[in-house]
Amino acid sequence: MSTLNNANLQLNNITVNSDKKKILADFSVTFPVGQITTIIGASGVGKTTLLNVVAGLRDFASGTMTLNGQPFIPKEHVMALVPQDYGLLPWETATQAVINALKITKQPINQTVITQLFEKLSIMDLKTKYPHEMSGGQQQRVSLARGFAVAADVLLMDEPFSALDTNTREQIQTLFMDTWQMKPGTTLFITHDIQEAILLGQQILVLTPTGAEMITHPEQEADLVARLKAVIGNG
Ligand SMILES: Nc1ncnc2c1ncn2[C@@H]1O[C@H](COP(=O)(O)OP(=O)(O)OP(=O)(O)O)[C@@H](O)[C@H]1O
Repeated sequence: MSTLNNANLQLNNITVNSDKKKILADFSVTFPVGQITTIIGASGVGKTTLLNVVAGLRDFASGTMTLNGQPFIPKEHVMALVPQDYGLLPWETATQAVINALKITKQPINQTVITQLFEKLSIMDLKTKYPHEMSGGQQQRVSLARGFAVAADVLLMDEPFSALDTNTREQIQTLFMDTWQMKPGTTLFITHDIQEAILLGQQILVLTPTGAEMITHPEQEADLVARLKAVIGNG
């Protein structure tokens, strides 16, 4: 993916329908390439659907996606997805999950780098374990190892730290920033945690049932926490 100044990934008038309703209606947003956008909004407002559209996992009824004005075709980019349900395959051990993700995305397989990542995520003891042998928090850390191992152009994270305790969460936020800085992919990061959205996002996309707002300089905005609390509470 290009890292030109002002490069952007745009969703233009996207509509996603389910059987019963419109999930996204005529939805447009611009994401800066090579930056982290955190996404916040009430439960059910369409955050995961938006991520799945960008991942190419969700069809849309109308609209377009463009990268610097050209059609954006998800499968042509190196993508990493850390889904809400962790997305581990029952037949893959933790090590196999990471190695297969690297193979699929045609990335180099460096055992030393993988081991360092497992150490930093405190999952060395899970290397040969299958998902059914892990707790939710352990599965989430394996999913993060898989996401971080791939030097992605587009990194999509759906409440990626939700199953972690506070201390572990803070450590892994730091690991995330360190990893991301080595390869600053275009990152969409859904969270319900307002402090996390402000801490990690270069901008914050606030989704509401009636639309969306991009907060481009979160650090400069007074009363932002109160405003975001109201959005999540009222959704
Ligand atoms: N495949 C589907 N079929 C029918 N309805 C769906 C489908 N996927 C999502 N929805 C509905 O679309 C709406 C948006 O769902 P989505 O998962 O995108 O919301 P969200 O903002 O990520 O929610 P949460 O914060 O609870 O994860 C919800 O009302 C959900 O029930």
